[in-house]
Amino acid sequence: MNIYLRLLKYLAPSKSRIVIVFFVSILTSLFSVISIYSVLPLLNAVFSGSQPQQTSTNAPGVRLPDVPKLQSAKTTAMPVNTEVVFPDNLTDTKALKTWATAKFQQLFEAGSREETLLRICLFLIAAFFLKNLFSYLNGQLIFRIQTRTAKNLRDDVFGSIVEMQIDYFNQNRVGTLMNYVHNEVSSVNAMISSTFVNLLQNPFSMLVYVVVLLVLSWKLTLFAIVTSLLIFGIMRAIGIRIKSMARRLRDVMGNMNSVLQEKFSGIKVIKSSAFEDVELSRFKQFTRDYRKLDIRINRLKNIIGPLNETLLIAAVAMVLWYGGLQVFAGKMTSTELLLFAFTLYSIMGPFKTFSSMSTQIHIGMASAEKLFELLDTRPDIINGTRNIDGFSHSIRFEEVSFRYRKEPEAPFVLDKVSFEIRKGEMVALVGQSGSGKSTAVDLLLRFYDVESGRITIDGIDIREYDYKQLRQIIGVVSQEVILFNDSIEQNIAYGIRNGIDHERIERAARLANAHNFIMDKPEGYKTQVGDRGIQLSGGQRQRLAIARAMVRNPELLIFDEATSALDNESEKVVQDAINHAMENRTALVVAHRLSTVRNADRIIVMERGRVIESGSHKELLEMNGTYKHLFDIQFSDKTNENPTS
Ligand SMILES: Nc1ncnc2c1ncn2[C@@H]1O[C@H](COP(=O)(O)OP(=O)(O)OP(=O)(O)O)[C@@H](O)[C@H]1O
Repeated sequence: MNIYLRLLKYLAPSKSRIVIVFFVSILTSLFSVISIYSVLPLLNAVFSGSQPQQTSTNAPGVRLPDVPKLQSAKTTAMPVNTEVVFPDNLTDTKALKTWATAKFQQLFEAGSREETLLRICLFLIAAFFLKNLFSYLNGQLIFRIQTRTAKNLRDDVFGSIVEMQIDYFNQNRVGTLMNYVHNEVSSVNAMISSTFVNLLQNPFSMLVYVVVLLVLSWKLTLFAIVTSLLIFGIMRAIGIRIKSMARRLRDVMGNMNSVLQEKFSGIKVIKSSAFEDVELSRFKQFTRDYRKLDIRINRLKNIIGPLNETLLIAAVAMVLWYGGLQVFAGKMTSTELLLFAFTLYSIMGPFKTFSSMSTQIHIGMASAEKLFELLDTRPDIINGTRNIDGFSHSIRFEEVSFRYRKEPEAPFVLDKVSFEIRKGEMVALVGQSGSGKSTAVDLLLRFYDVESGRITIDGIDIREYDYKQLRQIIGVVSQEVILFNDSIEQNIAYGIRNGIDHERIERAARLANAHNFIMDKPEGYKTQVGDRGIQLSGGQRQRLAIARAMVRNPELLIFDEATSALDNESEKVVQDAINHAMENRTALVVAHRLSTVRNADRIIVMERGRVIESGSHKELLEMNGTYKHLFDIQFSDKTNENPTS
C-alpha cells in the first residue's frame, strides 16, 4: 500500500480532531490576515486625512491612496459618511477594492480622529489576541494528534520486532532495533506535524495573501511567484541531500547504541583486561566520525535558513524597486505598494515553513519507508494452528538436519539427528562444545525450523502446533540467566499471564531451593534484583531461573548447561535444586559435566552434529566409546570416583 495511505491509517483515530484543526486553522489564518491587512490602510487613512487627494508635495506622479477619507484634518470631528456604493460590475477589482476598504473603514468611524485611532488599536489587539489564541489551540490539537500517531506506530513497531524469530535478533543489532522504535518514529512524527501545519494551517493564509497580492498587482505577483518557485527548487535539492546524510547519521547513531550497550554490559571484561583506554580511544574515533558527519549535515541545514531569507528578501527588494517605478509612473498608489511589500513579507513565514516541509517530508518518508518495511516483515517461523497443553507419550527428533547459514556449502550443525524423550523420562544430551546440543533445544522450542526431518510431539510435527502454546508447556533453564530489573516475585512470575499468585510463586521457589535465600533478603519476595539481577549471586540467579521455569508447572523441563557457569559450591546447591525440580517430570538435560547426568534414563552423545552413541550411563561405559573417553578425562583426577556407580 502507498506509504501516504498507510500513514493516513495511523491518523484515522484522530479524524474528529483533524476536522477541528482544519476549522481552527481557518480561524487562525483569518485573524492573522485581518490583523495585518486591515490595519495599514486604516492607519494610513487616519494619518493622511490632512493631505489633499493629489498633492504637489508628493514626488512627481505619486498618488495617495485611492480610498475615501475618514475625516478632514482641519477638524477633530468626523466628516459626514461618504456613501459607498457596491460596484455593479464585479470584475472591476478596483471598484471592489475601494468599496471593501471603505466599508471596513466605516466600521471604525467615530466622532473624532483620536477615537477612531483608539478603535483601530483596540481592534489590532483583539485581532492579534484571537489569532494567537487559535494558533495556541491549533498547536495543542496538532500535538495530540501527532503523539497519538507516534504512540500507535511505536506500539506496532515494538509488537512487530518482538514477534520476530530469534534469527532476526542474531542479524540485527540491538542499537538498530532501538533506533527503529525511537528515532525513526520521531522523524515520522516530525513529518506529520510539519505536514499538518503546512497543509492545514498555512494554505489558507497563503491563499488569502496571494489573492491580495494579485489584486494589488498581478505583474509583481508573477515576479514573486517565479522567485518563490526558484527558491523552492533550491531548497528541495538541499532537502534530498540532507535526507541521505540523515539516514547515514541515524545508522551511525544506531551503531553507537549497540556499541554502548555491548560495552556497558561487558564492563567486567573490559575492566579485567584493563582495556578502558583502548575502549576510550575506539570510542573517540567513533565520536570523531560522528561529529564530522553531523557537521556536514548541520552545514547544509544551517544554509537553508539564511539562504531562504536572503533570497526572499531579495525578492521583496526587487518588488519594492519595480513597484516603486510603478508608483512613480502613477500606476499604483504608495499604500498599495506598501501593502504589497508587507503582504509579501507576511507570506514569507508560511512559505519558509512550507519549503522546510520538503526536507521534513524527505526525512520522515525515509523513516516511514523503513518502518513499514519492518512492519511488513513476517516472522520466518510460521505458526501452526493445533492447540497443545501437554503431551502423553513422547517427543521425537526424526532425522533432523539443520544449519544456521543457508548457503549450499554451509556445514550442517545438526545432521540427521534422531532421539526420543518419553514422558516421565530424563534424557541427557552430552558432547563436546559446538556439537549442536543447544541448537537441538532451540529447534524443539521452534526458535528455528528444521531444514529436513521433523520433530514430533505425540507423533505430530511441532510445526503444526501453535508455537506460543508449545513454548508454554516447556520450562527452560539455561546457562545465561536473564533477570529483569524488578522484584524477585515478578521475576519468578514472568511468563504467567493471569495475575501473580503468591502461593504458586513460593511453591516454585521452594522446589528450586530458592525460598530460604529469598526470605533472608530484607524485603523477601519484594526485593528488587537490580539491573540484570546484579544484586544476586550467580547461584541465586540460577535458582530464580529454575523457580521461573517451575512456576508454570511445565510438561517438559530443559536444563541447558544450567550449572556450567557456577563454582563447585553453588553448583552443588543448584544441582540439588535441579534434581528436586526434575522429580516426576520429563526432562531434557544438556550438560558438559557428566556427573550431573549419570542418573539419566538415556544419554545421547553428540559429536559434530551427529548422534554417535546413546544409552544409560552404565551401557555407555560398557560400550567403551566416546562417552567412556569423555568420562575418563573428566574423572581422571578424581581418584575417589567410581565410574560405574
Ligand atoms: N546463531 C548462530 N548462528 C550461526 N552459527 C551458530 C549459531 N549458534 C550456534 N552456531 C554454531 O552451531 C554449532 C553448534 O552450536 P551449539 O551452541 O548448538 O553447540 P553446543 O553443543 O550447545 O555447544 P556448547 O556446549 O559449547 O554450548 C557451533 O559450531 C556454533 O558455532
